[in-house]
Amino acid sequence: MTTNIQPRLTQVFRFVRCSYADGVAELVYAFDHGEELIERVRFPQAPALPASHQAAFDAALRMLHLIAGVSYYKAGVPPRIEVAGGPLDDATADLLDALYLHGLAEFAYRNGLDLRGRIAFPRGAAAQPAAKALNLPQRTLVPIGGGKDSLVAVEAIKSIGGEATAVWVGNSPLIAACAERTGLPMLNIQRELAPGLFELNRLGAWNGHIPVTAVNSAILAVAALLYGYDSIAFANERSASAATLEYEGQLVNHQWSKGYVFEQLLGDWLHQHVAADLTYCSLLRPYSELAVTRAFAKLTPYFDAFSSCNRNFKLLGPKPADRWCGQCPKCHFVFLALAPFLAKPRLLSIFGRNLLDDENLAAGFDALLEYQDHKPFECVGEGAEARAAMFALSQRPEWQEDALVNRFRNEILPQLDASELALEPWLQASGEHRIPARLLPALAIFA
Ligand SMILES: CC(=O)N[C@H]1[C@@H](OP(=O)(O)OP(=O)(O)OC[C@H]2O[C@@H](n3ccc(=O)[nH]c3=O)[C@H](O)[C@@H]2O)O[C@H](CO)[C@@H](O)[C@@H]1O[C@H](C)C(=O)N[C@@H](C)C(=O)N[C@@H](CCC(=O)O)C(=O)O
Ligand SMILES: Nc1ncnc2c1ncn2[C@@H]1O[C@H](COP(=O)(O)OP(=O)(O)OP(=O)(O)O)[C@@H](O)[C@H]1O
Repeated sequence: MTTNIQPRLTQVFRFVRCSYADGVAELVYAFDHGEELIERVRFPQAPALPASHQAAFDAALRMLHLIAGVSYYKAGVPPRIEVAGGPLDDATADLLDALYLHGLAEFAYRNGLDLRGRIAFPRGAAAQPAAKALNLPQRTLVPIGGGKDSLVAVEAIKSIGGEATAVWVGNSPLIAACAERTGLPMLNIQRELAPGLFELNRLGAWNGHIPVTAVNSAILAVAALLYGYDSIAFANERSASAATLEYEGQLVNHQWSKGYVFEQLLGDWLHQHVAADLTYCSLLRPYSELAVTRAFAKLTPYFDAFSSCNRNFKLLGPKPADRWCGQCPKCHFVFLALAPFLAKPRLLSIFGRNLLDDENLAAGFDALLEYQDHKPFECVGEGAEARAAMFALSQRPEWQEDALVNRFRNEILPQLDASELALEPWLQASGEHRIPARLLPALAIFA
């Protein structure tokens, strides 16, 4: 495929159309009057949609079109956005303005762009009457990401006998293996980005991080209506709401669409515009990363299958030879966050090496501790919880002689306030969440 435009010079980003037939959603975009960029999402063995669900489905599909556009919009960030079908109501435009601004904040920061005042979805349509309940079956889609968080969510729901399906987007064999290990029924949805995007990348498009959890969330909202589920339970922890850094008055959070603000925006929007009985929530929202790793440390059957290392999940290019590359911030953080809760030999057998005894990794761990650096642009816990984990290790004989723990004790610890280093406060739940009453007993897994 060839394309006839220079993405950075474009004036308009157009949401051209979206459609659904025979299990395939087509999401179509274009810059100016350039070639169409068509993303396809394939829902396997999708049953026929009951007529009573059609309006809800159309609303969810349109939202998926609008949200998934973020991958393409970022290639050019032109000054104008046009939406087929006319302007949006305020709630829809508010959600999208927020998602594109905050979900692309890391992209903007790293490219030296300022998107404030640039992103404005067309608005002005009258608000719709509130959506009715569709009597959706009481069962839950549990998205699987291949890492520890979603597996904790799965086991939490299994522990109360909740009816659930392990669902994932894309074709990662690692995620498929984790989903299989859960023993739950499985659903694998395929997503094909428009090939024209990679061509635009080659032509010098802007590129960078996008809020992919929002895209997966919108795909799963469509899936919930197609297959009949009343709830979608993500595994986004409390720590995901904390910003990575602040820059010229703007908070930049790599994990913005995993955060609580986005969860509230999309959850409310789905209630209002799609179905009053469709719940979108995160089962892990009350908990920090450390509370989640403590719960995961008991789930031994997953130890030889899971990986949190995002290098496994690239669409293009080679994957790491090992499930844990050992070099990236996710590998470093998960090693550190599991260490207080697992016997040391067990942890080393998961990673195949001792990352805390490798002086070459000092800078990587310093960034996690927010020592002489900011938190990495990755899905890692807060600096303060990384410091609490490192402090706990520095008090344990089996860890304290390892190179980076020893360095922490001698060099970093004397500069810290000891009263802020306890592990226990990180293990407490907060009250901020949207988990429905039916699933609340599942949180006993954190006891
Ligand atoms: C796997 C990964 O981390 N990919 C990021 C990486 O992409 P890269 O160029 O190295 O390779 P590919 O993943 O093969 O992607 C090729 C290009 O495709 C475009 N693209 C891909 C997926 C997509 O949904 N939209 C896209 O536009 C893009 O142009 C790629 O270059 O670096 C990219 C640039 O910084 C990132 O955009 C890729 O991140 C993926 C979207 C991704 O799935 N990342 C997740 C592992 C991730 O970051 N999850 C976050 C969730 C945060 C949130 O708010 O949702 C997390 O775990 O914290
Ligand atoms: N390919 C995917 N399909 C569906 N959901 C996904 C996918 N990748 C990630 N998710 C979901 O997005 C949320 C955030 O992903 P995240 O990577 O933090 O979780 P994880 O892989 O379970 O754990 P870890 O933090 O150890 O990587 C989780 O609910 C996860 O299940």
